[in-house]
Amino acid sequence: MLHMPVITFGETPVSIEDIHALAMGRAQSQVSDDPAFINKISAGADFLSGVLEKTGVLYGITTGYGDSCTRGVPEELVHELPIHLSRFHGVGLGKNLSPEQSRAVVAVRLASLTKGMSGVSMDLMRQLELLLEHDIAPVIPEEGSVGASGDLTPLSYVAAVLIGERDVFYKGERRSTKDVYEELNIKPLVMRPKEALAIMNGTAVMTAMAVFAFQRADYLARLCSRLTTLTSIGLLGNPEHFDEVLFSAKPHPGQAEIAKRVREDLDGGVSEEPLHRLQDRYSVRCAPHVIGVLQDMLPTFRQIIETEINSANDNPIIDVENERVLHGGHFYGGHIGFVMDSLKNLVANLADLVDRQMASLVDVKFNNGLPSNLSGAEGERAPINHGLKALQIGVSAWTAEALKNTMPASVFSRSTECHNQDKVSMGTIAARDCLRVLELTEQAVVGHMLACCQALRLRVRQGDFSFDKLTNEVADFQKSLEADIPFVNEDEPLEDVLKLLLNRISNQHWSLYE
Ligand SMILES: N[C@@H](Cc1ccc(O)cc1)C(=O)O
Repeated sequence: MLHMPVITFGETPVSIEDIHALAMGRAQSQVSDDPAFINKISAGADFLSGVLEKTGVLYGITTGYGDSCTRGVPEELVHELPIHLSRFHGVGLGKNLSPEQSRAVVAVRLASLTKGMSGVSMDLMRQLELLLEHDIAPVIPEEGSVGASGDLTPLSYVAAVLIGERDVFYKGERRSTKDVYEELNIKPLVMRPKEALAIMNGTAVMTAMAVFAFQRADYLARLCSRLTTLTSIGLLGNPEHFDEVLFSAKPHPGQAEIAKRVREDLDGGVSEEPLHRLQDRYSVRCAPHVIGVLQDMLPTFRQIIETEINSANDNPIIDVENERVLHGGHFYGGHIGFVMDSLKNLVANLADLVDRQMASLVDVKFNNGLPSNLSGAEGERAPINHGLKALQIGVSAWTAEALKNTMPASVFSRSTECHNQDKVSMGTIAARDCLRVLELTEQAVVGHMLACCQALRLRVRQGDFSFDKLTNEVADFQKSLEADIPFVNEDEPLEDVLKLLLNRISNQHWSLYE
């Protein structure tokens, strides 16, 4: 706890890594207490109060919300309006976000509000800070957002928790916010007139999901590079496919980076036997061209996700300096929607890649002398043992489901809310799909990982290849796999091994190309 990095909101832009570390409990947070920052925030809140006093009319403060903006709200009811916004949006369904995802949502919303263009008070910022400090995670159902009036419904669960309503995850349990506040002596926030809108009218839920998706995809690109190495070794493939000059001829930087990873991995680990095939199948030969597309897009995706995190994605936006209230549509999650739709497509291609690599390894028609289904059983035990047959079928199923989930969400805009929201982003659905595709792809990857590990063991046993030919990095990786994965000899259920490997992926257990 003492040595955890501290992320200060309100001073410098926050990164994907900052939000991820906070969400995973690997960093602490604080809101800046720099007087200049406090003045900026207070100036916004004061400015809004001033406009209200002067004109008596402000969208979402003295009017209904969205299409109901033509309806005036009498002065004596103005203070109740934000509570109503949070309450009537309490219609979320589906699974709940994990506590980690919920923390990321709170952190992302906090980052956005620090721009000082949403007119919220320091009290609200401090209340969000308290949630992070005490690890109080609002229970947020993940369905019910069209991703363009912001994530109104899921974010209403954050607003509700700030004012002491609904439920939270606290110390591993789901509890009522009220109880937890009482226990910790936290006072519920009294929302100022625009504050529910400022919390809810934004893209924090899809953006928080995008943070996780980005991290997982980046790690999968590394893992798939390493597994391409193991596949090439397992098949006694041709290392020339990753040649430096070859890749300088078509110099997409991400693609070249993947080729470099595999090339350096293979250095010294190459069979001296004559090549059994001049050109390997595409799932090996073109692996840099598959993984490389993702690698090339990651910097663009990062830039978009981090711009969104550090933006005022709210409405209305206040321009204190010029004393204007600007009505717009910054809650529209089109950028995150596109990133998530694109990322899920690139990730599903990794599932397909490893599925094909595994298919080559298990099949005696393609694997250049390895046993059928990579079974380690020999002699009279061979006929009843089936090796990785079922696992390969599983990998096919996970891959098929990942590919099926790549349908873009953003093209399914629906006109809603009495045609006020007549074009919406569906970015939150895209983000949910992307996380599901990642989950399925990680499953396909652990299946293939098991196959690669087994293939290398079999090559050593057959005397086709010796361990000391591997580079240190690859040898350490293989050793670490061998510590987790039993040699597949007599048929045994492998489910627990797969789960262990999935867990390793989610903790980014192996350091890869860092
Ligand atoms: N996002 C809308 C506000 C809104 C809020 C709640 C709703 O239910 C509908 C619309 C806007 O800023 O224009």
